[in-house]
Amino acid sequence: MSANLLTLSGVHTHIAAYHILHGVDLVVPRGQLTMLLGRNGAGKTTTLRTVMGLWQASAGRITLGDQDITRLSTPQIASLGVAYVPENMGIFADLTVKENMLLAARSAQRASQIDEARLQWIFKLFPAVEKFWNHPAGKLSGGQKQMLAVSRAIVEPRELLIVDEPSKGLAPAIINNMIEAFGQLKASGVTILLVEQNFNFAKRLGDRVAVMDNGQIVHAGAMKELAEDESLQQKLLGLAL
Ligand SMILES: Nc1ncnc2c1ncn2[C@@H]1O[C@H](COP(=O)(O)OP(=O)(O)OP(=O)(O)O)[C@@H](O)[C@H]1O
Repeated sequence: MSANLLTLSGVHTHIAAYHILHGVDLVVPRGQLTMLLGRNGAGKTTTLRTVMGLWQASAGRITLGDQDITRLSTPQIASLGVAYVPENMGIFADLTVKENMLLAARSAQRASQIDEARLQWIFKLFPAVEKFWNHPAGKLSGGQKQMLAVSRAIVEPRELLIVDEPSKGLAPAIINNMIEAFGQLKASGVTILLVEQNFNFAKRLGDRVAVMDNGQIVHAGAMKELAEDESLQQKLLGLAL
């Protein structure tokens, strides 16, 4: 079994006439949390969408474990145990929290068919999901919506969880809850890939980090190394010291 759950090798993606990814090389080690950082427009979301088969790679190779997934469809990739939470979270605002969870649990017709132990585990991770179970999802706060979105992604067992900007627009107290929940998810054995803009959030949670610029990975290594090197942060992320 390879140590890396997800590997991108020389991945190029074109969107219509635009060449967006220019040979992305990225590894996501099994059981770890990898942060994908980079300025706006660097290609982070395009990378996630290409992994999920929502954009087709025009060159290069993407593997999940030992399986080549480069040409698979999004449902096929999802069925291999990959969950993706897009930046807009993909929640149905007019449906209740419960209905949103049911739609995500493909095998369940009724709430009682969602695995009970798993549901209780999700309620512990994200108490708001239980508290607002019968409320319309559109009425939740931004942080609660993000928690619902991640809960939907993990309603069935997953090997790889991919989340685009989970901390976006969240208050510091909610960010702390998120950090706690992702830490517990990782402890349960899920491999996680997060896109982030918030370096303070990223450095508290990431084991590994990859930084993108202009459609390529320009740095990859241990998060600790980047967190302790302010001049490298300045160089890669343009962070104010
Ligand atoms: N549908 C599209 N059509 C044309 N260009 C696109 C499309 N989607 C993205 N792009 C372009 O691709 C580049 C990378 O975008 P992407 O969303 O992957 O960046 P990002 O690193 O996720 O940034 P952000 O944090 O702003 O979302 C940008 O220049 C963007 O304008």
